[in-house]
Amino acid sequence: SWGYAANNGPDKWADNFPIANGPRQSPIDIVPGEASYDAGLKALNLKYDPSTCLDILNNGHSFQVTFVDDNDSSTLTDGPISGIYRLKQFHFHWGASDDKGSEHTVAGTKYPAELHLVHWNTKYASFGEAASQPDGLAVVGVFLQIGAENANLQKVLDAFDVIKAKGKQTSFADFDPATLLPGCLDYWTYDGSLTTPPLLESVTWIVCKEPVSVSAEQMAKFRSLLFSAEGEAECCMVDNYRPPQPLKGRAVRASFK
Ligand SMILES: NS(=O)(=O)c1ccc(O)c(NC(=O)NCCCCO)c1
Ligand SMILES: [Zn+2]
Repeated sequence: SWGYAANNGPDKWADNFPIANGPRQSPIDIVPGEASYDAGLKALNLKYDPSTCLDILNNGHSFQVTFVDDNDSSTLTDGPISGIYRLKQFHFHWGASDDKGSEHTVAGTKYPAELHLVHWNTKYASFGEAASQPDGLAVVGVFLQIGAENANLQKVLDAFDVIKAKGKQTSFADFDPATLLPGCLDYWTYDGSLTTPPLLESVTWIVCKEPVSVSAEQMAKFRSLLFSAEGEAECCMVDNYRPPQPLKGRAVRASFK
């Protein structure tokens, strides 16, 4: 199945997922000078309840922290979207070295990692249903840049020892994902897709301008995870990012001047 290696990586995804060459694929290179400021864009309204945090899982492509989404305890409203979107999970993409790893880039600049907070539109019955709708999902992207140790992120990294291999999962409770957000919530927004197969064109992307910090030691911890399952030849989980895709005439709007 799909992955990030030469034989099953992003350049091969169109073989099984032809939408890979579609009109609203993600990620993209964000060029600040070409984004248009939209005074009509509202501030992001993120309200997360730490008690909805459920577990942490190595799914063989990344690791994800999953939330209870059977009520409106953890939601995204306002910003570029209308209605209520529920938090389903967050995960990351990162590189084998600090010079790459993010999916979105900013005027060609790659960050060492990128956080994705995945939300689905409650006008649909479930995440799965929403994922097939053009306004079904809203993903908040946050860049990580090398700097001071991130104490909030460390709580997530401390769970890694028990989810090293693909398929490993463990309970993870009382975590507030808002602690991973930058102080300033200025953002760029555009219509896009999932950045992994099935690459569904159902995502309103909301990419924060301000990065958060991660230490070099913490990045090494990300790279200690495995793509491979227990008993398989060990393959380090690194470079699990899709490169920028053609904009194909899409507008990128900025919430800030
Ligand atoms: N990177 S993203 O655009 O924020 C993104 C958000 C939500 C997703 O569900 C996926 N992709 C996904 O679930 N693919 C199915 C198999 C993976 C786990 O086995 C990607
Ligand atoms: Zn992602």
